[in-house]
Amino acid sequence: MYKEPLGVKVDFETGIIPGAKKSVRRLSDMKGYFLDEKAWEEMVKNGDPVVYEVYAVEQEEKEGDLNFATTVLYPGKVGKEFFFTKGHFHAKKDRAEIYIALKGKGGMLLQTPEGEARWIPMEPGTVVYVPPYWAHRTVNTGNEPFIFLAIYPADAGHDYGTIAEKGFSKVVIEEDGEVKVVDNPRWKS
Ligand SMILES: O=P(O)(O)OC[C@H]1O[C@H](O)[C@H](O)[C@@H](O)[C@@H]1O
Ligand SMILES: [Fe+2]
Repeated sequence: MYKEPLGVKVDFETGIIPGAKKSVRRLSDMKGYFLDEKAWEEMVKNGDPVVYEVYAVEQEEKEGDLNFATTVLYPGKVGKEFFFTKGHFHAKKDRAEIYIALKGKGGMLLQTPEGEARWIPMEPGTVVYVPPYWAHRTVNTGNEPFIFLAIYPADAGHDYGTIAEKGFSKVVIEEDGEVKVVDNPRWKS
């Protein structure tokens, strides 16, 4: 009747959670996500790098319960665009989430269903509150792995469809040696 409490030690240097379920996203798993399709294709041919890894401790999809996961988002760019996670709305759209940055440098793009976007820079110690209804994607703007912990309702689920199709209304690029958050030229609302 009662579930067993759990304490695990998250390695803040590597993001590894012992006993967690690991998933790996390579660049080839992200077809259509980056603006520069030629650069994407070249990089997939030349080694298909790992973009990010997720270590998740997940419960049954029941209201009231919580999941947590670390993400190790590697440094890199496709063309001018920094490596990012796919990004998603929650399948149950009104579920919120908390992110805690542990290592490296990056940020989060958030977006409403109408396409209004926000950019929140993240460094170790930054806590980000993702409100209900906002899609969210993290971006590594540094040159070491960007590692963070996320805590989310067990019944939130992932809805990738809209973002996979349309992306975010903003993109995060490097231009003249600077990190810039600019309008996505391919965005159509
Ligand atoms: O699911 P993605 O958009 O690829 O992001 C990668 C992961 O980031 C965080 O760890 C979230 O808590 C996970 O729920 C998510 O799966
Ligand atoms: Fe989420």
